[in-house]
Amino acid sequence: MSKWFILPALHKEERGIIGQELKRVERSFFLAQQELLAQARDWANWDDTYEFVQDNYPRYAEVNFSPEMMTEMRYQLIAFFNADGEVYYLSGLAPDDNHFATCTHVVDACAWMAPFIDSIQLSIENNPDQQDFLFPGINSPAMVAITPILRTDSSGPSTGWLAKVRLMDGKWIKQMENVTGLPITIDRQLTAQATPSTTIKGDTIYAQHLLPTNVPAISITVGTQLNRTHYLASLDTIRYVLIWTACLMLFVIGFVLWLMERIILKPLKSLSIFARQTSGENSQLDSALLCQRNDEIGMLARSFDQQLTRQRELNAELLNLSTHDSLTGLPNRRLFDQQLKADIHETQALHQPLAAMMLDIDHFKLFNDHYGHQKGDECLQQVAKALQRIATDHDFLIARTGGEEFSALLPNTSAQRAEQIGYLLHHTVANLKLAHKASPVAPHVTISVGIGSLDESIDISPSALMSNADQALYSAKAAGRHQVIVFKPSIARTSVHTPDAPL
Ligand SMILES: Nc1nc2c(ncn2[C@@H]2O[C@H](COP(=O)(O)OP(=O)(O)OP(=O)(O)O)[C@@H](O)[C@H]2O)c(=O)[nH]1
Repeated sequence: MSKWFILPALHKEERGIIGQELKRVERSFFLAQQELLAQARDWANWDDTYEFVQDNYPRYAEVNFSPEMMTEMRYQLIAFFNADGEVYYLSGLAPDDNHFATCTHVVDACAWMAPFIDSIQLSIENNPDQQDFLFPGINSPAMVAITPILRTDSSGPSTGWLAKVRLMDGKWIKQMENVTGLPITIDRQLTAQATPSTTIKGDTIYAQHLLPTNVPAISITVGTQLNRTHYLASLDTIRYVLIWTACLMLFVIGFVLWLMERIILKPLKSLSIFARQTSGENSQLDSALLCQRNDEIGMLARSFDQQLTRQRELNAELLNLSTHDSLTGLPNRRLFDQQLKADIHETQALHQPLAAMMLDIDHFKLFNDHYGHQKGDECLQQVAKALQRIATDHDFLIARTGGEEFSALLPNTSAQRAEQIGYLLHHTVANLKLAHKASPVAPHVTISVGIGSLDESIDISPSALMSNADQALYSAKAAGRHQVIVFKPSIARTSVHTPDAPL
């Protein structure tokens, strides 16, 4: 992130700063040129100078020129030209040895001035309005100011030209550095050479700019530099902050993930396991933990738990409806058959006896005909209740397996004991004294009982056992009803007399 976003931004800012500083240096250069031009004008717009270039002031040179003045004013050369641009008077300090010389021609001690004079004369000739320019120089570049010579009040025709030259040497650069507070470099360069405006080398950033000279092929490069310590320190600080920010973000993300795992994912997993275990025993435990929560997951778990409880109740209700008789509440044939299979299997495995009974209300059709179907239902309920009481007391199963027919299953019960219980049931129903005026057997409701038994030594199927009980019941009916008969192989199907049915 720092490589792609922060470093380029910092570099841009750094370049902007050094660019501003370089402009400050260039403004100082410009001011220095303006100052030199002002000093040239000061001399050129002076009646003494006006008279001097017209040969009317012979002592002008004597009173105005001295090596001290040249040194103090940092003038390398002061040149006077007549109105035709020809040299009138020269005063200068030789760049090599600071030798002071005054001449009227560019010869001898003033020969070094030739390049300057040529440039000045060229400027006067070709571009008289240009009053200052930079000169690439020989050892050092120089700035040149040229101004026409006029009277002090600027009246009268120009009688010539005054030029002042100041070297931009080491001393001058030092002075500029003091003014700007910046390190400054000056160099000459062919204009054709492309120079990068800013470069970075180690802890320093450099910037430079080309300034045109009066020689089109040569420019002066002015440059400055800044220490990057501040920038590098900022960079270190940013890196430090970035690393800590990244660490903090990682910590926060980790913490949030941990919280999500604890608050959302883990409970959702538990809820999912709880949902999958709805039929298992552990579901109660899981739901208890989840239901204690006060958040949305807790609400979801409670709602799920309530639905599950309701579903279990409905299932139990459905199971009860599918395995019990709705009129009497006794187990129905489906449950009886299931229990019969299970008991036979267990009996044979444990080598125990098993007895089965079939009980049928005598002449129940006549009862219905006489008392009505509603009373018939009530009769069935009372008989069933009495039978169930005995079954509960003696721990065996009794079921309503037909309209007015009941069946009992007595595990680990011998035929003899089953017969005793058969009689008990038989008497119990008779003792209810439920009036049955239409019965030819008795004035009250009676039942016939047929018993089939399974000896431990006999391998028998459920249907065979119930068939034996049925045949015994059939025998009881045939024998006049209201009696108990235990199946014996010798029992044969006998016809049953029913008053309404033809014999
Ligand atoms: N009220 C009432 N009657 C029923 C119900 N289920 C069957 N019944 C009646 O029970 C009677 C059975 O008659 P049958 O099969 O001829 O037997 P029965 O009249 O009892 O004569 P035996 O069994 O030979 O003594 C029929 O009239 C059925 O309508 C019931 O749920 N309620």
